[in-house]
Amino acid sequence: MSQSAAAVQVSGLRIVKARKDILQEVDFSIPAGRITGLLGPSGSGKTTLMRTIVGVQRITSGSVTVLGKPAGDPALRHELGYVTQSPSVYPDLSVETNVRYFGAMHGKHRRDAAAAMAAVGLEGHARIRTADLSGGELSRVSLACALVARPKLLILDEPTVGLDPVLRADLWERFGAMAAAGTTLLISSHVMEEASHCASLLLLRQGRLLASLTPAELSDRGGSEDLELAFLNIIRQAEADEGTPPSPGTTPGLGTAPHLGADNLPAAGMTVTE
Ligand SMILES: Nc1ncnc2c1ncn2[C@@H]1O[C@H](COP(=O)(O)OP(=O)(O)OP(=O)(O)O)[C@@H](O)[C@H]1O
Repeated sequence: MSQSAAAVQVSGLRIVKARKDILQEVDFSIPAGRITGLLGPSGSGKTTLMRTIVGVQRITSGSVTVLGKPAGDPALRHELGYVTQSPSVYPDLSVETNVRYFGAMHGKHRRDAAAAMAAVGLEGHARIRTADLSGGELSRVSLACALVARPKLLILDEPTVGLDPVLRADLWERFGAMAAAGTTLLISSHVMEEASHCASLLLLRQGRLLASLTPAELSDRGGSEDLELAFLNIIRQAEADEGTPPSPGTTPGLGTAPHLGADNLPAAGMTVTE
């Protein structure tokens, strides 16, 4: 696949859960070999969209094509990695055993596990039980467990949440290196300053795609160099156009609650849900 080809193509996507429209009229494509940021207020549908691309969310209507195949196609299992908001690792096992276990599911070996641990800066922690790690280290183990399969498409749900600024900067550098090596990354975040690390951005609001644009275009369209303010301005403009009063849920940046439940199952144990 060339650098300009789309890794993901979404057309007319609609997801209904419990008779409620969670996503509607969503159309976009994700370029291969780049970092795409998925941004939106809490509850806007980011996790649902990621789960749809991963193939564990039932589609009501529309189409989602991933690396040339329909989302959920079994052939994609070895091609994509998904890291949920909460680390999905075995607490009683060491870092290395966890990474080797997930690697073995994809036919990978000890050296692949070593490379994945090194890619997230955990080479010195191989023998430590994951239960004894700090929160930041634990989320990097989860990332290593996805990386060990060497996925072409890596989907990360708020990977930098709860990390200190140094670790955050370090991870974004690593994501940049992965993209430079040809991996396609889709990364959700509610920290707008992180949008500047992305080649392209998808802005979600209330289950609809508000915009698909570059960080520079976001800044232009939102009338501010401050991307958080620019996004807020775009949301307020959309609300003004619709004649709806601003709601607390339209404030990006703060208060995104972690997900509990099915989202946090290890990838191998995931099932498709309504
Ligand atoms: N099974 C369900 N039944 C009904 N509503 C649901 C269900 N699952 C999710 N929702 C609703 O769908 C909306 C989108 O949820 P989603 O988790 O995709 O949002 P999000 O943007 O990832 O939020 P956050 O940033 O807080 O993680 C929310 O309003 C949520 O309450």
